[in-house]
Amino acid sequence: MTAVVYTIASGKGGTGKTTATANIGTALAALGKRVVILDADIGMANLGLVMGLEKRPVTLHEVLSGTARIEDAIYEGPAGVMVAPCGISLKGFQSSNPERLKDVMGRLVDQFEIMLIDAPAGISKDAVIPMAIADEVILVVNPELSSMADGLKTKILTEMVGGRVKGAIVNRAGMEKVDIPKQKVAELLNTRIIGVVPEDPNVRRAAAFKTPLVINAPRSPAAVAFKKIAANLAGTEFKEDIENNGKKESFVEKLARSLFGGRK
Ligand SMILES: Nc1ncnc2c1ncn2[C@@H]1O[C@H](COP(=O)(O)OP(=O)(O)OP(=O)(O)O)[C@@H](O)[C@H]1O
Repeated sequence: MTAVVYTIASGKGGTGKTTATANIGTALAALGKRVVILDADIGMANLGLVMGLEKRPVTLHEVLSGTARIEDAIYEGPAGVMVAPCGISLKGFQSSNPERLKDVMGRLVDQFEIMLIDAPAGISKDAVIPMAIADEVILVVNPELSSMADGLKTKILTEMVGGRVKGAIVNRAGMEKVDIPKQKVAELLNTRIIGVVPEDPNVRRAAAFKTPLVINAPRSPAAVAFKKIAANLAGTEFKEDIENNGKKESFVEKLARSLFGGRK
């Protein structure tokens, strides 16, 4: 077994990289894949938080600063997804050497089928290394012009360092009438669109519950979009009815979900 390594990247911050990584990773694990997620956003880490794995004693910071082994920094998350979260201290960030990420990857590739790396935003060294070492980079963009410019810069940078862009996820779609349509995004970035994830208030609710959306509100529009992307990456067909045990959501269930999110 050799893991396929995907780095989830974006130009500017806040496009939804962490949300996408957490949900696609969890959905892939729910499909039976052996998945590991590395939170390589070593300066502004919050993947552990959205997956309910914050405040772990050993994190990627210790591994990248050479004081711990990666095996001791991996924890089991929802649906059996394995996660190496990152600490949030400035000291941890300062003592981390992002060049060690390649060794970390090397130690894990034989144990997993899929590795997802949540990369930092921007074009600093710690952002570029994950783009260079991945098999493929997945861009997360929002359907607006400034995000296109940042996404394009990230794509060019990836190619400059010898990486390969698989395509883009358009996240937070449908929020504005002036949204750039999917086909135009593909044209502007000259890449294929892996999936379109709508703006969905359930995303923030799930984050507040420290649970990935695909677990917290599995039938919400954004969760369905993330599950479709995961099925696509896993090379399987997305079958919503089977996932929902063949049951269609009733009006009352739909109403309860929109009022209370995935709360039980
Ligand atoms: N599809 C969506 N619908 C609604 N809100 C969303 C969606 N995707 C992400 N968000 C919200 O947008 C914010 C930024 O998302 P996220 O933290 O995933 O971005 P990021 O690209 O990882 O940011 P950073 O680069 O700062 O780490 C969060 O508050 C998240 O809940």
